[in-house]
Amino acid sequence: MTPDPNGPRKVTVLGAGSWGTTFAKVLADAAADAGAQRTVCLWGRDPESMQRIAREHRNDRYVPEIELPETLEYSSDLRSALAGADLVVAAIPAQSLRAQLGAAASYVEPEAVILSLAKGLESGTGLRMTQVIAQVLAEHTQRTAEEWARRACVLSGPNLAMEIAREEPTASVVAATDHDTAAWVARCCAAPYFRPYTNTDVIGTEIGGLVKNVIALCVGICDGRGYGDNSKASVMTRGLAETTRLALALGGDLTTLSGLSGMGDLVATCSSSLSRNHTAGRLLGAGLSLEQVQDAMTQTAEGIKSAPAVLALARHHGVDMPITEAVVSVLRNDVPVHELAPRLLGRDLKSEGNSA
Ligand SMILES: NC(=O)C1=CN([C@@H]2O[C@H](COP(=O)(O)OP(=O)(O)OC[C@H]3O[C@@H](n4cnc5c(N)ncnc54)[C@H](O)[C@@H]3O)[C@@H](O)[C@H]2O)C=CC1
Ligand SMILES: O=C(CO)COP(=O)(O)O
Repeated sequence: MTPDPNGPRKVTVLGAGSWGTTFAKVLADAAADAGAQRTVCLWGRDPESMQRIAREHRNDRYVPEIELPETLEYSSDLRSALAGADLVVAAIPAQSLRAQLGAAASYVEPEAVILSLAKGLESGTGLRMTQVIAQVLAEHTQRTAEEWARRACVLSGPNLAMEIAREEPTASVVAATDHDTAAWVARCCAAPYFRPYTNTDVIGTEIGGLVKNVIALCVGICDGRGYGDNSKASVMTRGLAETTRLALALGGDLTTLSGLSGMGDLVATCSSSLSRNHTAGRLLGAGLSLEQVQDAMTQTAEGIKSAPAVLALARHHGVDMPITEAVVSVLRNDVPVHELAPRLLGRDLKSEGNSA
């Protein structure tokens, strides 16, 4: 695989929600900063919204206060958006990625590298997003799933979209099985306010990003119940421990989980009122039903759908995840939210894994 050493000629971002729109701005700012001749195209499924964003250089629904770079191009047509794109960025929520990428797959260039921004696990299959990407593209193109897996990368880290859109300094991680591919992608999204590091641990990077959403739901529930900082720090720390156990069981590296895409993302998401997962948890903790919470949310809280899939994956691999299990019990309405506390940290003290 030999990506153009000057970086991609065209990058297309699929999904014009808060992260897709913000990341398109990062890419355009990065290209301007590097003086690179590069087209950055933001694709969204709704033609009217995309025309409005193109006219106003603003995505009013998702990042309202931000003026988008003049150089960004916009499209709601998959064929033209993907034509010539040597980097395709998937910024579509986890449970919709398979269907949407399936619709796009025949227009994806055979030499393209695919970068996943989503932090979720697919319900039903328990697949990570890079696995879904490889599987779907192999179904629709001449390349095998193994070949696409080498071209599928993930970007993850403490990356609350609104803060990045405001150009607040932020670091992130691009992971690909091939280091040169990760570095190629990282170079093209390095903006003055956005610093991507590289990693070859795709599994650990994805697991860190998606499980922290479940832990953030739990920390949000603690907030909604009015618990203080001891409770939240305990859940975050033990949450990182169970995330790490799962990542290691799947083949991830310990160091990834103590880095930006593990602890870094967990701290940002669990501490921030900007986090949709934290917000959804807080509403649950305050006594709203799951249906009421879902009605109140205008953006994606991935942890709600991913939590049962994470638990199933953990059980399949014999990994103990008591916090995830407790969150799933609340989401399924098996346990009322006021009975959550004893379940969070209440494992058998004689059991293995009782060291801090
Ligand atoms: N917003 C953030 O701060 C961050 C989000 N992420 C992850 O990025 C992913 C996307 O999240 P957001 O952009 O924040 O979500 P969002 O809720 O702001 O927007 C989702 C976007 O995807 C579109 N969409 C939904 N289903 C679709 C489909 N089938 N086809 C095409 N478009 C579809 C929606 O119309 C919307 O534009 C999630 O997995 C999230 O966990 C990761 C890091 C930061
Ligand atoms: O992933 C994120 C920050 O890194 C965004 O978290 P939320 O999806 O909970 O808003």
